[in-house]
Amino acid sequence: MTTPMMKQYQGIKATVPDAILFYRLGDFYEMFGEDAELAAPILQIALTSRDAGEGKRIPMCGVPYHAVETYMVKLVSTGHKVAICEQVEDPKATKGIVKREIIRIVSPGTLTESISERSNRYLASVFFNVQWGLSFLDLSTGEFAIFQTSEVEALLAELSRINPAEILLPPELIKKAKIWSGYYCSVRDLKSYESTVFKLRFSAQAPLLQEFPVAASAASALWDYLLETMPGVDPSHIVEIKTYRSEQWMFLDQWTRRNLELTESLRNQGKKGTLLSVLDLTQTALGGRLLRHWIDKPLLVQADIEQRLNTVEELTHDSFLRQDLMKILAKVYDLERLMGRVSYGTANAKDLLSLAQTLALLPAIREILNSNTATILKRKIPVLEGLDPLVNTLLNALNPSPPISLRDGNIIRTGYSQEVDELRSIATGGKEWVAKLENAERERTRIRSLKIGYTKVFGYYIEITHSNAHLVPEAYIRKQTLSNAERFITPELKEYEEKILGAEERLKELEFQLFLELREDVRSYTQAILKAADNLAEIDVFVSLAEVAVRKRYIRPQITIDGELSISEGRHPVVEDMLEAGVFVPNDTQLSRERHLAIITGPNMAGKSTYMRQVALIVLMAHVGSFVPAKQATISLVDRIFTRVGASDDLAAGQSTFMVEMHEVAHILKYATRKSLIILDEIGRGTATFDGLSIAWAVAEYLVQHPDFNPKTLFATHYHELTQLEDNFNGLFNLHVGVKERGDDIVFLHKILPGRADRSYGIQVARLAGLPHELLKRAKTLLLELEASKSVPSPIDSSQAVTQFSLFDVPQTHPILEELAQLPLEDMTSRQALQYLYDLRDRIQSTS
Ligand SMILES: Nc1ncnc2c1ncn2[C@@H]1O[C@H](COP(=O)(O)OP(=O)(O)OP(=O)(O)O)[C@@H](O)[C@H]1O
Repeated sequence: MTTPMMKQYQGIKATVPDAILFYRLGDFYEMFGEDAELAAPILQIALTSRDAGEGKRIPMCGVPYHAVETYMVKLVSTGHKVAICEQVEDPKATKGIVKREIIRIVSPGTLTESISERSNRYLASVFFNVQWGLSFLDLSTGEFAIFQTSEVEALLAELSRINPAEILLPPELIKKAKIWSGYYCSVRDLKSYESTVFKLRFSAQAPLLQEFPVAASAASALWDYLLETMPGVDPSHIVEIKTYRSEQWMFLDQWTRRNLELTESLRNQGKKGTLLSVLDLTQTALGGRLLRHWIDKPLLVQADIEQRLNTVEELTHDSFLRQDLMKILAKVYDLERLMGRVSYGTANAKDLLSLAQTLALLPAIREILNSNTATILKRKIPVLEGLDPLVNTLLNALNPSPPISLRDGNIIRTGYSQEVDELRSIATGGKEWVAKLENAERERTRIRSLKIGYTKVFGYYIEITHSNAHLVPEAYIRKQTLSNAERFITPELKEYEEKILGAEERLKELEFQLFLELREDVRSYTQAILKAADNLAEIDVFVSLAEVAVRKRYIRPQITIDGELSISEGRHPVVEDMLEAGVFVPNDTQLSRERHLAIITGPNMAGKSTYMRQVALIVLMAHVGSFVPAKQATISLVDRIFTRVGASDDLAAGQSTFMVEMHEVAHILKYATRKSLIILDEIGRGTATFDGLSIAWAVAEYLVQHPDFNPKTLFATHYHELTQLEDNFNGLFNLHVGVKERGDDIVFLHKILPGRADRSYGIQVARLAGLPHELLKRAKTLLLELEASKSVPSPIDSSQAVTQFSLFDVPQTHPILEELAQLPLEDMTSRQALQYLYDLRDRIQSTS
């Protein structure tokens, strides 16, 4: 490397110290120094070195320019930033060092390549000034939103919902590392939070931005970052900033979103086994993303919900309409992302063709909507109009199978431009002329192996083997000698070469220019295309919800505000799907303002969690505007759904299981209102028995004690003592899950029944799980001992193996004697008494 180039490299590198610099050198992007040492092992490419002047060598590695995307994505997805530095002058036309500039900085939040099409990739920005402000943007689709709140929990919930690939923070906030743990963060200068460029670009939205000043500051920094990472590009597909006000959508905290497995399953983090996977029959990526948004943000306003339900209902009545729409939607490309590429100037001819083919479907979609009885979707027709002229232009202009490269011609269709047609006929006609000349020269020279060829360096030539050298005409001018042949040119050939090559070059350039014009043309339709995209996405989601409702026999829920929650024969949408048809046992639910807390007991594995989640999911689906899996459902609107279910995996964040649980309970008690729905699964089990029981008891009491704080609550517990509360509080009642005993075994009925469970059957469930026989025997003994004495048994020591435990070691106080003394013989059938005797004999035999 010459010193001037090194100087240039260092100058550019200094402007992006936190990014790996891809420095364009001919056909390669080279990395030098620390960048090279960092990137080579990640990219699995060879680390070499290069002369850096003054006898020094510098580490180096490089990637070919045409494969840059793969390498860039690899580095960014491992948490690095990449700055792409291009040659911005033609090296042929420059003396000395070629001018180079950074044309793009790619970070996790600004990556638009290689991203999942059915979910969003967000760049977020957070600011704090009395309140929390959040702004986020999906660069590939142009979705740009702001959100402002006083609760840090609400901010965290929103972050967990959008799961940003990168968060921008001011210097003060980035220090609060605990809040942002798990996220990729970049620090921004304070002044970028007050960018005038941003204010000007979105001046039409000044009132909205004034209403949410903190969120607007966050958005300002985000915009500033965007412009810095894409110098010279104005992302024209980002047309408006939306706001997410909390009164419009149901707020779901991160635990509830996770526990209910709305869009991501707890186990494998994927979509399988989620509510989304059950409801998603969308045909387009646009619809797939919108459905995910709807599930993540259930509605709160009754009229909005009814409007969605009306549309779904109308579609459930017309299977032909659904089929027609699904068939045509399956051909729709991702308009939002295509417009994203148009806006950054990366869309190629294939992209414009996909766009045109998609927009060309609009008349047929309008026709389907128009000729059907469904009236609500008809309202979408006007927003799907007005794009036909653009479609015509594009389809007339573009070659139906264009190459990926924009510089190699073959993009523009014959008949679109007279100039293109003329140049093309010269270029191809010229080639024919060469063939003709070849024949003529063969005749003239009588050299049959004479051929005319072409190389980039030497241009056209006539090639004659050495054996025919004596036949070469005098007018031929020698150009090059090969091992077995000589190459010549003639003035005639040279003249034509210039004409043909000139035409080809001009043709390529002209096609490129025409393509750029077309792309600008498309850009001028941005608003209309994005509107059409929004509406196609909605149609897709409605059709999907209706199709699912019909296939899975869902019904329309009645929405009320009277506080009643009544579900008959409700089912869990996901569990039902995983079981064979007809196996899932439906269950009823009845909660009101007066009877609002159900204590649910029953053995492990009986179906308590399934039941409670099913109620939460049905209520949530109703708020989304979906039909629900039940025979009948009346659902009074709730303001929030809270869940406290099972052990969380926040252990990594340094909290014990019990701390996490208590933290979640505290959160629920703080934010729940009388309009909330709460699911509590086994509160207090993460600590010592009596502590846990006391906490669970106190929580249950707290939830029923205050007459104006009576949130609807389902409370599953293994502490049977809690069922006694039914006698003291009117708002509380017992439910249990039915099981049938068969000898020593139990059969789960999965049926929710009134009243309390009489036993917990823990040992029987453990037997089902395959614990060793000896161990089960010992557990049974301990259980009897415990039940009799209500105290903790003495631990077994190694000299006292299970089989050596003697019944008569402590005759006066032995639990079995006490047990016998209290045996309710009057209440037992003779069969039960006999069974008891058999059990007793077994126990005595095993201990003697
Ligand atoms: N209504 C139902 N119909 C059919 N099968 C069901 C039903 N409810 C639950 N099941 C089955 O029983 C299994 C266990 O259910 P679930 O996890 O809800 O039990 P649980 O009572 O909450 O147990 P634990 O107390 O151990 O958490 C489920 O995975 C499902 O396969």
